[in-house]
Parts: sequence; structure tokens; C-alpha cells
Amino acid sequence: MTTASIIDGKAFAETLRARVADAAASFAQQAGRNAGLAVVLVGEDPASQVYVRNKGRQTLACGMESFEHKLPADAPEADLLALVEQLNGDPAVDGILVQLPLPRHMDEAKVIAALNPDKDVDGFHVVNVGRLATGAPGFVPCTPLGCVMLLKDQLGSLSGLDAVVIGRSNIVGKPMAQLLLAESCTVTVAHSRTRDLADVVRRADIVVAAVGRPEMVRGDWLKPGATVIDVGINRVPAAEDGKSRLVGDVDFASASAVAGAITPVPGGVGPMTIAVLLRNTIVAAHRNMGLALDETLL
Ligand SMILES: Nc1nc(=O)c2c([nH]1)NC[C@@H]1CN(c3ccc(C(=O)N[C@@H](CCC(=O)O)C(=O)O)cc3)C=[N+]21
Repeated sequence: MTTASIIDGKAFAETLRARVADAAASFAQQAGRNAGLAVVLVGEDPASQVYVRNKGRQTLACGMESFEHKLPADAPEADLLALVEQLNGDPAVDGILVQLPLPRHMDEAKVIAALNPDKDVDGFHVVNVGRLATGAPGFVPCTPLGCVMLLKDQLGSLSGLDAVVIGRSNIVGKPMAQLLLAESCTVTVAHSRTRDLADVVRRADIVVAAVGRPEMVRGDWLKPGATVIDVGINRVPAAEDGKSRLVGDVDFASASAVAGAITPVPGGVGPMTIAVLLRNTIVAAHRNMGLALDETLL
């Protein structure tokens, strides 16, 4: 039995952030201001607060401005829509991220629809979804784009490979399938109703697990040598000390004995998500100001 190479998303994210920082410095010189990312957080979910703090810190570290807006959990939806409108019109704001999930009394689709698609650095607006589906330039959701970057770094061309995406969310599964199709993979999207999931997964050269079920994908589901991208971030109670630990949607111990390469959790896809957000923001800044940028370097 072989041991898979570990795909170091944390290290790759660092190199991407260094390229973003170069582009941000060049932008600032030409525009006479730093590029800016606005992050909106509604409510006090502790995990969301940690993510938002990390995003803000890394935005500043790349030489961009970070604008954080916090609304109380019981804020009226109209207040959030008014804030989005204000950020759409603010020339210092190049990218806007509204942290999801929103409180239940808010309509996520309505809030996303209110974003200026050209500032929608999450790529969630239907205009960007349509652009991705038709191959037009737009913004691509950060997590799937980060996964494709890791795959191309690992494998070179993905053309002709069999890819199975497990999960069909708007945020990961569906855009992931579109990106793999654009890379000329043969793409299968599996989900909770898929019959004989293990047999479907066993055909794949590339497996992307994005279901939110801790350690669901096991080594004996994999074709030997397959490349495995684990999007899951599940906090589970640790056996002994009452603390918790992070695990993915893949059972790392058994999968890494069969796979050719695999992303760890933590340290795999998660760090890429934030780095791609910064990448999308500096791309938005250049596009919206009509400044040239070689996006292939990012
Ligand atoms: N509009 C919107 N866009 C998002 O991109 C978005 C969102 N809402 N809501 C919440 C999720 C979650 N998310 C993560 C980003 C980085 C890590 C990350 O860096 N994870 C580290 C571990 C972090 C830890 O230790 O908890 C890792 O996997 O190595 C995780 C999760 C972005 N999200």
C-alpha cells in the first residue's frame, strides 16, 4: 500500500497571497488608493466571527483596505439591503462579501441579488453564476476556484479525467462541477440520493467531497492513485479531553493509504478559500477601474 502525497493548501495559499500583494501594490500606485474589501457580518456566530477576523487580517497583510460591518442578529432585512446599496455605491469598496448563513428572517437570495455583480467577489450573484456556466468573465466562488488551483498544480492538465463531485450546493458543488467541465473533465455530480455512491466514486480520477458529513468518504471507495480534494470542515468532539477537533468529509487515515494525493483538514482547502477571496478582490479592483492586470498570474 502506498501513501498519498499531501496537498499543502496552506503553503499554496501563501504563495497566492504573495502574488495578490504584488498586484495590490501595483494597483495602489496606479489608482492612488488601496483596493478595498467590505465584509458584512450579521449576528454573533462565534465561528463566523473567527472567519471574518481572519479575512480582515489577511486583507490588510496583502496591502488592501478592510471594511468590516456588523449588524445585530435581529436587524431588519431592510437595514442589510440599505448597507449593500451603500457599499455598491462606495468607490473605495472594490469587493463585497456578505457572510453566510444569514439569520432565518432574512432572504439570502434577495440580499445576494442586491449586490453589484461586479463587486460580488464571492461569485454568488445569478449574473456570475450565469457567466461561469457560459464561460464569460465574471467572479467564481472562492472555495471551488481554490480547489481547481490545487488540482492543476498537482496534476497539470485535467483534460479527459473522470471527476466526481459529492455535493450539489450553490456555493461549492455546482460551481465546482462547472469549473471541472471547463477544464474538460468528465463530471459526475453525486448527492444524498445517489445510488451506489461508493461505486460512482470508485470510477473517479478526481474526487471532490463537499457534503458536510464527517469522514464519510473512505479509502475503499477510491480508485488507487485518485486525487482527493476534501472541502468538508466539520468540528467533532475529540475522544478524550472533551475538546473538539476538525475533520473533513473524507476519512483521511484510510483514504491516504489508497489515494495518489489528498488535501488535509485543516490546512487544505480552507486557507485557499480566503486567499482566492483576496485574489478576486484585486481582480475586481483592476477591472472596475479599467486598469490592466495579467489575471493568469493570479
Ligand atoms: N459569503 C461567504 N463566503 C465565504 O467564503 C464563507 C461564508 N460566507 N461563510 C462561512 C464560510 C466558511 N469559510 C471558511 C474560510 C476559511 C476557512 C479556513 O481557513 N479553515 C482552516 C481552519 C480554520 C479553523 O481552525 O477553524 C483550515 O481548513 O485549515 C474555513 C472556512 C468561508 N465561508
